[in-house]
Amino acid sequence: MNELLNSLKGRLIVSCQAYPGEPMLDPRTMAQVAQAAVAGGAAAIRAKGLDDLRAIRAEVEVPVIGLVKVGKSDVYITPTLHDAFQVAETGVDIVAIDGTRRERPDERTLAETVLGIKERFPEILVMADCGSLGDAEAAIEAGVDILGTTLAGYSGEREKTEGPDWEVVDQLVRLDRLPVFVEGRVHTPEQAAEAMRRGAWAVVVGTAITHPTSITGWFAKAVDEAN
Ligand SMILES: CC(=O)N[C@H](C=O)[C@@H](O)[C@H](O)[C@H](O)COP(=O)(O)O
Repeated sequence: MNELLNSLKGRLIVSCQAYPGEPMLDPRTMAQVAQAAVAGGAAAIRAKGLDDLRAIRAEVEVPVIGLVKVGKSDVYITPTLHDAFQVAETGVDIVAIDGTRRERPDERTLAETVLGIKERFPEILVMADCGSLGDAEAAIEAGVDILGTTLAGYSGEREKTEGPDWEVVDQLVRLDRLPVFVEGRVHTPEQAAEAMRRGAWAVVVGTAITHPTSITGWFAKAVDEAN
């Protein structure tokens, strides 16, 4: 097993992302958020955008999972081979790409995309952000290194569950082929622990740790409803 993957087994990964128009959308801010997450025990950081990735890479020692979110099509997480090259060039350890079976904007298949990345960056691992069991099976065939549940509930194939999509988690773990990173709507420490109990290799938490506007909204709603 790859040394980097070994270092992430049974660990928490924190996704640090701010979105267009938000006050925290700033590479220095995201690098500080990433440092704070590492201080709290994050074994790796997941982040998006080339500027954020470069800033985070310069400030943290732990592995970085990088992606870009681009375009207006349904396939927006590192959708093309060119996007993957750009992400890889920031110095990340793992490139996260759309791992669904949907048509990609550059019309390459997932397998062609993975092959292209591996040819140019043999040392880089590829995380497939999947939306379903079918996606995961295709991603394994395409030669990816990591299966993520990232797009379960976002790719049109499955309902968006309140918390993590445990059914997909169980299906991917049961395949017993590649490390499964449980990502998407893990909002509590209990859910993160549940992911590990269900056989996740690692668990990725974003919003619940690094998106103050969402977290504030959860509290504000609870307070309002108590009135
Ligand atoms: C669907 C999609 O575009 N997910 C993105 C992938 O990088 C991010 O917006 C999420 O924050 C990330 O997956 C972590 O999930 P959560 O924030 O729910 O913990």
